[in-house]
Amino acid sequence: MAITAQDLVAAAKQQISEIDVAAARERLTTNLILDVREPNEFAAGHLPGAVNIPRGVLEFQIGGHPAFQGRQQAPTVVYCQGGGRSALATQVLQQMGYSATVSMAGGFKAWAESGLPVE
Ligand SMILES: O=S(=O)([O-])[S-]
Repeated sequence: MAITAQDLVAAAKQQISEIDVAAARERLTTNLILDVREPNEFAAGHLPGAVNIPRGVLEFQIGGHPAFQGRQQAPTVVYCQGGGRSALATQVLQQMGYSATVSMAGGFKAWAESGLPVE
């Protein structure tokens, strides 16, 4: 039987760490903040200081991105719109050696709904 996107996300969440928006806010100035949404979503509003690398090109671009060069061990908060894409992205990043990477549960939607700052 084929598995669904929800199955993939649930499996990824078994293998990664998730933090809530309050914990993400505490990390805002000390961690790398990675937005894996599409450029149009990023342009419409994002976490302060976030870097945008869409999930579709993440594996190919992260190594060459200035924010991540030589910083594979840097604590990084990954987010998307609702927490699904970021869970999958975090799983892949961990496989690629970005070991201090966590996913923000609820994504940008939860962040904005909490009244936290947006750029
Ligand atoms: O961004 S998402 O969680 O809707 S895939």
